Amino acid sequence: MRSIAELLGDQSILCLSYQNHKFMRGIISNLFTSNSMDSAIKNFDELVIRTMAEWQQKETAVVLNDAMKITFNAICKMLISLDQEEELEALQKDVSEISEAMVAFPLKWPGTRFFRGIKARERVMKALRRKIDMRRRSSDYYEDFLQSLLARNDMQNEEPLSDRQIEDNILTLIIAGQITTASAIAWMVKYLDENQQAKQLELQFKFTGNAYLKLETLSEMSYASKIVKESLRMATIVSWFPRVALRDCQIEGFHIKKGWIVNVDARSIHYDPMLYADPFEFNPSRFDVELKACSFLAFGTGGRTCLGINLAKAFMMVFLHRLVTTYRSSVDYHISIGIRAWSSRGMAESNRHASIDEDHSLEALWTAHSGLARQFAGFVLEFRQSSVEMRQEIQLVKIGSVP
Ligand code: HEM
Repeated sequence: MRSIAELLGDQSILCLSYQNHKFMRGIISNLFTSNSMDSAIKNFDELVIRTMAEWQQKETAVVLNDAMKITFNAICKMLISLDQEEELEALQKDVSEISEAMVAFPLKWPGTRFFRGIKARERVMKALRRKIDMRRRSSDYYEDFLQSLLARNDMQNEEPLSDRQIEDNILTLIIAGQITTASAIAWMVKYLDENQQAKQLELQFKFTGNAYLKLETLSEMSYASKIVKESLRMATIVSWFPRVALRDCQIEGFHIKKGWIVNVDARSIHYDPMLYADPFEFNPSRFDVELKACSFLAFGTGGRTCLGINLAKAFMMVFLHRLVTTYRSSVDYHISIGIRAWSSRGMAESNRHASIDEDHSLEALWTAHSGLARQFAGFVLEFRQSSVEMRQEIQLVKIGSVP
């Protein structure tokens, strides 16, 4: 966590706890109004249309790369009204250095990935500080998150935010929103092609025409929303999230001690046949019926549920809509089975661990605890390795133009 705080800043919502987290969460969630969502969706839609038009001139395009760029640009526009190509490119380069440093060994020596991430953070902070100073000097009005945060400080009865709080959380929102949404889009394109769902979608989407999409229109696309959910289930972009037990407790007969780290393994839950029949099958219609509580964890759950949940889903639906209505696509993918092999191995590990824990004696708990710590360390290494592999494999999702 210390290394994340060095990269995102100790005021980042991801690094705050208790009241400080609650306070920052309240402020950030208020920024996602229906107006800000609609203009972000329109902007994203424009970018998607432009990108897909460029695809017509290309032999192949890597979906992940384009999705990263589009998502990045749309999020930066929504947060800080950044739309100058040069500035966007420089910022995107720094942000990817920071993202890479987040999964690197935290060694602060010149030349290491972590060190490069720290340097990139310094540049991003400097750029954001310049932007804030400029806004304070100018009387121009911008409709973006930064403006709302600055305006909040002029209000009486509101606890003001420091510039550091604003900067750390703008950076956090870019990092939390870009890779996740872009990867989810690339996986969705792969699943769609594998499963020939596009044909059905074409029928459903015919009516919308060329008008830019809005939240309201998207909310009427129920089948598309199920495709998005099913893609998120299968891809499980954030595979697991750790929690620290704040007090001794018992879950399903397992004693959890205060201070223990409990890892929620979302991937295993998403592939549990007791919750999802034929879990390896891409079947959007499984969402026709209501799910058991806590069985869909693509965006986490509880007090730290993803704040960009609606935006991410909307972006995915816009991409899906444009893909099937304006572009006849042929996905030339070449994905190995590495990811599935990894996820089923993960499940086997957790099932085995559950059966060891039948004995609740202190000794057994200690053995399980130290075993868990070892397993966790191995898991972190495996996760770092597999996230790199997943990135490499997903790079192979390409679009080839169809005559
Ligand atoms: C498909 C895309 C996305 C996925 C799969 C995703 C997934 C998640 C998950 C699982 C968490 C919870 C982690 C935990 O419980 O510890 C989370 C938290 C968060 N996400 Fe997302 N996310 C996505 C897109 C976005 C977007 C677009 C934004 C904003 C622009 C965003 C902002 C955040 C923030 C700020 C948090 C921290 C919430 C807190 O700590 O209270 N996410 N995300």
